[in-house]
Amino acid sequence: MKPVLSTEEVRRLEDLIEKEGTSKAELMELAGEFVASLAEARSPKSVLVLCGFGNNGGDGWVAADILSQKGSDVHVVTPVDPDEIPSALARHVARRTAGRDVAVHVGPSRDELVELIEQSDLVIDAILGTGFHGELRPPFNIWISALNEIGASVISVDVPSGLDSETGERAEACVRADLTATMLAPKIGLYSGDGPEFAGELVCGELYDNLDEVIGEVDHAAEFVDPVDMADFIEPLPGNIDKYSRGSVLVVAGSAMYPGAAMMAAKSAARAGAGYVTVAAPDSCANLIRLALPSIPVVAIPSDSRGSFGAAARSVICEIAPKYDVVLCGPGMTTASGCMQVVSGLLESDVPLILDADALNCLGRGSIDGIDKTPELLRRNGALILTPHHRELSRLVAGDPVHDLRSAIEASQRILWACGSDNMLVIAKGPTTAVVGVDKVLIPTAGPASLATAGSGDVLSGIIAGIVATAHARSDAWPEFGAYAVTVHSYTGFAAAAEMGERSVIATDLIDVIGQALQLVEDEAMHALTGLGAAASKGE
Ligand SMILES: NC(=O)C1=CN([C@@H]2O[C@H](COP(=O)(O)OP(=O)(O)OC[C@H]3O[C@@H](n4cnc5c(N)ncnc54)[C@H](OP(=O)(O)O)[C@@H]3O)[C@@H](O)[C@H]2O)[C@@H](O)CC1
Ligand SMILES: Nc1ncnc2c1ncn2[C@@H]1O[C@H](COP(=O)(O)OP(=O)(O)O)[C@@H](O)[C@H]1O
Ligand SMILES: [K+]
Repeated sequence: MKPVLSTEEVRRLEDLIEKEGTSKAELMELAGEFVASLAEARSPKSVLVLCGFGNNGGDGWVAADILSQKGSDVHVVTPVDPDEIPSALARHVARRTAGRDVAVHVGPSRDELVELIEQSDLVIDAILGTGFHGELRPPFNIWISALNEIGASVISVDVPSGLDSETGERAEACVRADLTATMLAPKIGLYSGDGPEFAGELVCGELYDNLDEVIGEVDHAAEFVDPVDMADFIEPLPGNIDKYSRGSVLVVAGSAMYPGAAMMAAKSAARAGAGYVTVAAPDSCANLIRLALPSIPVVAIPSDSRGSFGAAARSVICEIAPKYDVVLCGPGMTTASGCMQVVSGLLESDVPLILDADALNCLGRGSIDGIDKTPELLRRNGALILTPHHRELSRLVAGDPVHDLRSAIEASQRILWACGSDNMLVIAKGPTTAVVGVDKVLIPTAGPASLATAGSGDVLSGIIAGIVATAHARSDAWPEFGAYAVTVHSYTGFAAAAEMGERSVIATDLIDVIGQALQLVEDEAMHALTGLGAAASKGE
């Protein structure tokens, strides 16, 4: 797993590295070298480097120097003369570079800049890095809009300029990079908000030899989880199991209005590996589900007048629930009063429980000031996984806004820390999904935007249920299994997009390729482990 850091954590890391004997000036040289090596790999004849006032600009000046020494035609654009650059480190490397074979353009007009961009094969964006804050000021807003308009090929240094490295929010103008060369460790903003879209391909320059040791001494905002990190959690199907010992799931879901959600969640759980999946659904839709899923038994529960779980549901469901390894409750259930009672009944039981969709809305309705203010509702002996998307998560914390990865992690942590239970997990879904535990945050590989389709969340909750049910002996590793499930879901998105076309994927397509996705993740994990590299997958 690779650490993902907040801006503050990066500063602490730099200070630690300095104490260990590598100065910030040396780090800047290494950062510039790293950027230059990435630029060189693209064999540009002419390179334009846009430098700002700070150390991000300093990295750019170093890269410019190296590239010109290696024979590229290098132009640097700077807002002020090298002697007037406020950052001492950046001023030093700017003066050095300007004295060499590099063309320096101080404060060009927009037209002059456009001409320079058009004449270059590659632009290095070293305007703003982790020090960017507030409103984007001239001339950088003009530079960035010119760069984006022309659609130049761009490598951004550390973060795309105009992107907040902490929140992933972008300024009115923000560089749209082809590749972002981030230093020491990726910044959390590269995964949040507009980060993934504007950063392009992300590569990390470790710069410092003993990074692995030193980075352990600072907190990590999150850890990025690759398929290779899943290797320990992927096991062959043993020959001596039966359908029950393989892992059993009870899916408590559906209503007259939304029978499909129950079907998709149950089928996904079975496809993800559970040996025995049962659906408990209101009798208003039980027969429909039986017809659609001949391999899955359906327990019909008395409905209310609208076809949702009725008053008798709680006792029937709580009686059968303990027979299963995992209960998944919520998809398509509605928030009728019978459903609210089912949710509270299941929470009172000890069975490992996943609450999704309407079960989360029931929770939200049951706590007036937010679930973090009424943590007793969630405290239980059995393990608990909540799988809210941003709007559901916002409802759980009394309407506080949740709009990106960072705010989703914060809201999840508020709930978890209020409950204080280490057997609880929030899988906060969004364009980038975070698996948040009391003491760790995992960021699995994100899927394509094709996953943004109705019912995709039902498929994910089914996959989670199927995967954790088969892993019942390893409940201490639920965060990792949660991350594995999210990765498999992401890969269903890649596989389905490759088959159906990016825009045409619907949720049932994802279910059909769960087996393929499991295999892709396994192949990638094993290839990386055995050093063969992972090229397969993702429809590439
Ligand atoms: N992490 C590491 O280990 C390493 C980090 N390194 C590099 O250092 C970078 C961080 O450098 P940094 O702290 O100097 O900040 P940076 O991003 O250059 O910006 C500060 C300048 O921008 C200005 N400015 C700010 N907001 C603005 C706005 N809205 N509109 C206009 N201007 C604005 C701000 O002016 P101020 O507002 O403060 O007056 C100040 O002059 C980091 O991203 C990485 O590339 C490597 O060298 C070595 C290893
Ligand atoms: N732009 C996107 N890129 C990648 N994944 C996405 C994107 N938008 C949504 N997703 C994923 O799709 C799923 C949608 O879940 P959810 O909102 O619960 O859907 P539904 O309620 O319709 O089933 C989540 O797993 C989420 O992470
Ligand atoms: K930058």
